[in-house]
Amino acid sequence: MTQPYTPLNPPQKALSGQDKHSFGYSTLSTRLPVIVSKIVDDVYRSYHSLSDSDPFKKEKEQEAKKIIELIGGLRYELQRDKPFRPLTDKREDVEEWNQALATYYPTSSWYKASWLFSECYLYRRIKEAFALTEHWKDYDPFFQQKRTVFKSSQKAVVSMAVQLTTPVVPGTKLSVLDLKVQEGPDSKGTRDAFFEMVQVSLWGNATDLSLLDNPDLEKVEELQKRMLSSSTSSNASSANASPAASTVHLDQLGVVKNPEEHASELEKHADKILSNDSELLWSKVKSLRNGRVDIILDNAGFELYVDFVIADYLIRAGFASEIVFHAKRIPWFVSDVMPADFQWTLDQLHHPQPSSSDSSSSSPYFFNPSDPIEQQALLALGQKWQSYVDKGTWKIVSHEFWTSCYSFYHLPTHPSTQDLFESMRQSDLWIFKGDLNYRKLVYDCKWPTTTPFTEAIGPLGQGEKNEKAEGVPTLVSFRTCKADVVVGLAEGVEAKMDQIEPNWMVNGEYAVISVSP
Ligand SMILES: O=P(O)(O)OC[C@H]1O[C@](O)(CO)[C@@H](O)[C@@H]1O
Repeated sequence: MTQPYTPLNPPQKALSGQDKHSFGYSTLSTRLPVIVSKIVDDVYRSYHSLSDSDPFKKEKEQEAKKIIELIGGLRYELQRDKPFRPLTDKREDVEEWNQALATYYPTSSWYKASWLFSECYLYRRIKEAFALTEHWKDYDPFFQQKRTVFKSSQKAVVSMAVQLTTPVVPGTKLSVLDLKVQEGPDSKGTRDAFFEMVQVSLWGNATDLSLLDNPDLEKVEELQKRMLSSSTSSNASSANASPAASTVHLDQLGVVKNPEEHASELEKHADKILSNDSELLWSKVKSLRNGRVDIILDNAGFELYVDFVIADYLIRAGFASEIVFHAKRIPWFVSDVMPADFQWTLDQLHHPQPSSSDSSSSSPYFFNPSDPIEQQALLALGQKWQSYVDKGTWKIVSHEFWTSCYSFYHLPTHPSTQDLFESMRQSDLWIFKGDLNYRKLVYDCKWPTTTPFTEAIGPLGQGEKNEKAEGVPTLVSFRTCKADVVVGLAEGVEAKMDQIEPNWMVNGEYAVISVSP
């Protein structure tokens, strides 16, 4: 079956910077130049901190200046809507990218092409500047930002670590989560924990760097309060733990205050989920036993941490025995996960820091909770999750397709995705995280908001006008809305939201949980 749609022939009108009222226009004209400027600043700081003892200091400085010149030139191109040009590095995806440019956009430019193409092309051009060097080719200009936001997430990270590992029943190793799932996949505890995990996974996407251009750490903490409430509210009411035991233990940690209050915190945000297919998702998940679940990742840092949390839940509940995490091969959309970020995040939980790092902290660890129980919870969680990786229960993979210009409509049929698609067909459930993945699922088009999700995802779903490609399993998108495209809404929701909050589609305050069975 050939794919009838192409970037020049999308299923609906493609979002584009040509529309001055679009989020694509403001992203291209305002937000991306800021992101580009921050990369220049980061490279400048990096090369100015090179040690004099570095034998390659001179070469690194020369190369850094070339990177800054190339990246600075991007800002100029964006601001003047200069024509696209072919990529000049030697990465394995360069032919594919230049083929797409020549086929779809031979005479186009940043504001004339689709927003999706232009924004993906921008990040690929950023990679080109580093790929053309010897000493900076694997450098991640976003790593410091990823690190900062993760560091500032300590409160929520520790709180969840305690729920997942701290024994709450004297004489046992059972944590609150263990207790909830110990009655088996069909139990109320397992079901309750599932719905909490879905909220945690969804709102973890809200603390995203690319929207928080200057990571406002108060905002990060405020956003994470949602997860804090969801994970603690379930604990206090956990079916099997003696409330006294769990509350006493967790209370000692100052984690569980008043479950009702935390629950209301969660309810406060439930109405921000504009389309919620959680029940439909549960009807699929609850039938899985020792299945395979693929998580197409989004952001590093705290969002990746909560991806680990839901992955751990799926294993402990017996729904999955294999989780395949899909990362990006190049720095992407500021904070997307690369394989190095995956391992780094695990390491921060339980590996002592190299002496050179954060000297301000007395603790040898990345996180430095005062309470030894909390420190122990982080160590135990890091060791547990590392053992999943060592045993092959958790696998981290990457493919060039995820950093291509293509919508996911092309996953089943594109020549260079056959290896990826053949592997993913073995999966029982695909979990897509975040806004960019959502945009690529729906071809980043201006669909009517009432279009069924299963229709808007083309060959990945079964709709009245579209046929699901052979081998595509159930899929779900956990997405906070950060782009002016959304589908699957009931009649009237768009009009109501336009009344309440004009920026509701793009401000990251609202979300959808969309399932294709
Ligand atoms: O990290 P996420 O959730 O994919 O968000 C990335 C999104 O942020 C933006 O850059 C603007 O907010 C979008 O263009 C992009 O889809």
